[in-house]
Amino acid sequence: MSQCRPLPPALRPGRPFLATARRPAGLPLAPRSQQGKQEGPSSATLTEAAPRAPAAPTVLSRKQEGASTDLSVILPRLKKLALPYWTESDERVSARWKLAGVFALTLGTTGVSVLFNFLNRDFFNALSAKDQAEFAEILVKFLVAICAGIPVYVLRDYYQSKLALEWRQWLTERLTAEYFYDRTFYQVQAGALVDNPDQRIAVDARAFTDTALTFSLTMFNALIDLISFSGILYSIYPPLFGALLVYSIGGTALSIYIGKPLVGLNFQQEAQEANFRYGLVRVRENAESIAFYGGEDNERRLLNSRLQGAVDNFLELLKASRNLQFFTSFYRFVIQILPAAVVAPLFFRGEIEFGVINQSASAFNHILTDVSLVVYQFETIAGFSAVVDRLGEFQEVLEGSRSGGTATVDPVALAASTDEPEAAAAEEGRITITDMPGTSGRSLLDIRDLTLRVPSSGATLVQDLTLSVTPGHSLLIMGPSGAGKTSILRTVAGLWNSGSGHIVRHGQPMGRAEGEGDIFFVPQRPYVVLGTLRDQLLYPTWAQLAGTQAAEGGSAEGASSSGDSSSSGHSTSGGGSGSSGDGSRAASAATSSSGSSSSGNTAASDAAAGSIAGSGARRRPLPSDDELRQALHTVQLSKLLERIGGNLDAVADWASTLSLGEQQRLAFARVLLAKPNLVLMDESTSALDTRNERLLYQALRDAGVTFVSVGHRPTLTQFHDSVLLLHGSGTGLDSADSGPGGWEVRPAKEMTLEKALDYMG
Ligand SMILES: Nc1ncnc2c1ncn2[C@@H]1O[C@H](COP(=O)(O)OP(=O)(O)OP(=O)(O)O)[C@@H](O)[C@H]1O
Repeated sequence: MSQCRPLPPALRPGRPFLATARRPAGLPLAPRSQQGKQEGPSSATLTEAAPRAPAAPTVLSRKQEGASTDLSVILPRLKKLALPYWTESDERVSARWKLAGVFALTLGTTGVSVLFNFLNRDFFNALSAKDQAEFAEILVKFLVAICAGIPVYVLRDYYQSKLALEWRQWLTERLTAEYFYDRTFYQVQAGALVDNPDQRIAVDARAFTDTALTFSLTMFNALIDLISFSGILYSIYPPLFGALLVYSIGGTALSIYIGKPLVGLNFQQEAQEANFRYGLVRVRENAESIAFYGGEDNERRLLNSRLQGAVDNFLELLKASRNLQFFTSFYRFVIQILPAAVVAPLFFRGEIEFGVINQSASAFNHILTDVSLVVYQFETIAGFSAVVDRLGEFQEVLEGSRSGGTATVDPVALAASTDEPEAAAAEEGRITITDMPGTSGRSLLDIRDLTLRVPSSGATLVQDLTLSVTPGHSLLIMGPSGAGKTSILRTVAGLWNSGSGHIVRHGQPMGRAEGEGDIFFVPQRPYVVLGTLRDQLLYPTWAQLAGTQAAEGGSAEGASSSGDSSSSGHSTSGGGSGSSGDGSRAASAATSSSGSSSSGNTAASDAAAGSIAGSGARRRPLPSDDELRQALHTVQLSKLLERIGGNLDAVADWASTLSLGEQQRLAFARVLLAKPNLVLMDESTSALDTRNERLLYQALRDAGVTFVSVGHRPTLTQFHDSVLLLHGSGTGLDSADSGPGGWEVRPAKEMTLEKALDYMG
């Protein structure tokens, strides 16, 4: 009799709604592995954007070894993740009001619970007194209370979920902004700084906001509940109240002890699931290569071993969860009969009415649940700690990699601060980049004393490279595999920071501002965006004007640099760069190039003037359809256009339908449309036949674009004016062994086919 519960379950007051109605689909509550499995990394995009970067970090970072259960780590991370939306965001005022509203509704739900507690008591009193009139009256009151109470619960749930959603959107956008800021995504990928960043952004951020909000309200609810029902229980029988407190505090301590391993296991489960899914994503992306290699058995084994990792960890998680459940179940059930057993003698002695037994049991259960929040929600808390840990770690990595990138020197500050800009800019042991918006027209790119080192081993790739690229004077970078050719392009793009030296880029960055940009980078495997053929052609110069999917397509070949007020006067100013041989090279190269410090100084002043005057960027008008078609024609892709009925807005999975050679031609079409002053290309014609290669280089020359190419083919020398030969660990053309990092610059016409073949080994 005392266990009779007439309330509908939804209106059971003060129940742990984390575990029941409060869980939106996909909210990864305990055990973590049962919900929203980790989304696979979108590292595909990153891999495509930076194909030469180290392999995606599917092998987990140090954190896989175990999550932090240290509160001194978790709590600051929690604070840093949780507070900004309510204190810094633009919508903080309205967010706070909404939060206050949800708290008010939660308060309302507690009021409804208390109301039902008393109605319940009267209900049983009327029953035991066989008072029909009273009983009928209570039933009516029940109905009215249900009608009034249900909306409070439903609206509380709705507004809470809505607020969590808004918070999630804000947090995700903030993380995404940090992820893309200054190409941090590349640093994260290249340095394998953190496992599965995509999963952290997509899944963990959602779990965090949802659980943080839900849990805050649960605690608030528990507190109010505790205050309300403590009064009721204490008024019925104070010793029962005291026993309950001792029981629940002891239970909380024990459950923390038993459940502690769940935090680390939940963390690992997240990572293992993400790893497994990433393995599947890789198969999808590399289907053709795997099929050619007949590598399906290998992939299956790899996937099975990743699945095994997830299964093994989940088994551990199940065991830890089982142990905790043994305890929590006993804890929950052993105490059930206590209130009735303790209060019944009072009833037998006639000191209390019958309904009070039920009331005390109800109040007792409320308080037990409130005080035992940690016991009942331990698995949820463990999952939440893992999410806070992963997300907090990610946030720290984003902040850390931001400060660790290549230093880009502000030319305005530079001009104001010194007469020797390069000397001032070149920090010891770092690579610095200065962007000069107001080019002097004498140089497009200056490289000074650039030394590149392999990050992992510290081995020298290139030593003290000094040269300039002047308008109309194109340079081919050659050298043995692994000599550092691509690394030079990465450095100019600001993607490589291991080494020292200084780079001055005279031009506006491509892809940073709509329709602007004078320096363009083309990777070996061009990034193919989602969307129409038009989107492919407009990327990245007019990406924001292109279809939305293309705009979402992310970053890639258009890389960095900065402003330029110069005209598009590309015509020659000759001025070959480079040097020869060892120690004297740098000096002679500097002299033979644009003259380092004086021009730098002038340019810095120009930069200052340009910036003061406003943007000196050269804005490119959006190409017409005719221009797009003409560009396709020039790069020999007219047939492709015909295949799709001449429709520039045709949508296809271009990455898999276009051959690599066609993709490379498409990349040239982008350059021809954007007409940058300078384009740096990494083996951009490697998949093309020599006829097409010649046509494309000729088209670049006709368009007045100066180019720097990395390539192996000896035939390339005929399209360039100079050749930069990197020796790698070998020797130069005529010189003796120059040691690691040696280089020399030769006029291209000296590089006969025979010599080039000799040199390439
Ligand atoms: N992020 C990185 N971490 C560690 N080492 C790297 C990284 N990126 C490149 N390397 C190493 O630096 C060296 C130079 O690489 P780079 O890609 O510049 O060579 P390359 O001359 O372009 O070679 P190839 O002709 O084969 O394309 C290689 O030994 C490569 O393994």
